[in-house]
Amino acid sequence: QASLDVDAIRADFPILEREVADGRDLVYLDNAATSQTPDQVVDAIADYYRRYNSNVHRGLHELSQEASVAYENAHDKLAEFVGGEDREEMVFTKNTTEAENLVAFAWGLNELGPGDEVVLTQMEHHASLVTWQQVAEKTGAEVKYIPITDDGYLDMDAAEEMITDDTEMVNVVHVSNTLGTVNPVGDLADIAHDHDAYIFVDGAQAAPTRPVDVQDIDADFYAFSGHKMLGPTGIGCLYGKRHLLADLEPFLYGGEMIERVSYEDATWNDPPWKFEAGTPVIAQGIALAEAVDYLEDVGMENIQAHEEALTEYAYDELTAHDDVDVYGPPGDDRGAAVSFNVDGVHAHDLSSILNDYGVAIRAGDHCTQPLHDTLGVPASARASFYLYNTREEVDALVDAVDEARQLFST
Ligand SMILES: Cc1ncc(COP(=O)(O)O)c(CN[C@@H](CS)C(=O)O)c1O
Repeated sequence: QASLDVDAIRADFPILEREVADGRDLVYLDNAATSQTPDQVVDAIADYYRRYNSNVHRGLHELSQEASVAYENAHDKLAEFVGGEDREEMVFTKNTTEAENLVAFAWGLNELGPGDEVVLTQMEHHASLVTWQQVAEKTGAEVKYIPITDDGYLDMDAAEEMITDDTEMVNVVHVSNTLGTVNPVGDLADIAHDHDAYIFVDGAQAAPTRPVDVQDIDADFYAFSGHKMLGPTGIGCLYGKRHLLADLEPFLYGGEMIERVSYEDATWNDPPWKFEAGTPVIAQGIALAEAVDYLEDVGMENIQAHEEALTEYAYDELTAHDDVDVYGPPGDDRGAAVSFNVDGVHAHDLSSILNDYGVAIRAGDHCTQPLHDTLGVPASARASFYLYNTREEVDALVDAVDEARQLFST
């Protein structure tokens, strides 16, 4: 049972008091796309720029010292947030997409070749799916996809068969942004490691919404985005096991990521700085650390329980109508994304009508086009919930869907 004070939380998000669509209360249900930002995080960004803005990595003046310490400490905090040990296991990127590209190009391009296999799942986001496709094409490796079952779970029997001694990397989404499926990433890590393959877990929809422990999972790499967990855009996080980041070639080259440069060659800085070329995401890193404090004050278990209750309620209310198809596992066994279609109403039309009632959801393929092909639908509408949403907002969603139903049935 969740124990979080939604009203107190909502008071930290002025945007939630906005009116849209000619005076309608905003009902923001597009959290899988990006979350809203509490005053505490906005204030942290403003405070940095107002009080100690400076370039980092140990300039000799006080501002640089303050900014460097705050930025470096943010790495420790984000590492610990997902169960890592310290800054040497936490690289700040631009977003989850860049984290995927970093490993796929810095490791995959150098290590993969003909005969090697990368095993993904049918529910992967384009951030990993397209990236590994490209690296496989450039290296002659092969990409395989673990199928999903009819009720939206990963087919684990197929996973056991498909991950073999030819597998070099398994990339799996922890919580699907389209189906809401929560994948058994620990079991998949065991299977991958039994075949001496690495596992990269895409945690973009998991780290913001539930307790994550990368050591318990035994993930080799784990990626997530700041903007989905109350943080600013422009920062992502790549957790990597210490020894893997130490051995990994850099992804981007330039200042800060070097140790010594001559006209002939260069040597590299230690992780994570080896992977943070140029002036890094200083304000974003400091603000994301503030977002972690906010989330941990509320409690990740409380956030998960709150979301699961809202998700189950929304699932039950939507599927009470025979003309609604919700994709993915049952309402009591999923993450906080609910993708659905209403017979006779295209997802884009539905989203636009819901907007007229103040309800903000997403419509389209949610960067999972192959998954939509597998589902046999061109698009879906998606409602996604977070710690500041309420049952009344689910009611507003369901009522607006009913308005659309009426509109399209006449
Ligand atoms: C599972 C998963 N994996 C990777 C990403 C990419 O995150 P970025 O911060 O955009 O790089 C996302 C972001 N999904 C958004 C934008 S498509 C959605 O509306 O579902 C995701 O959900």
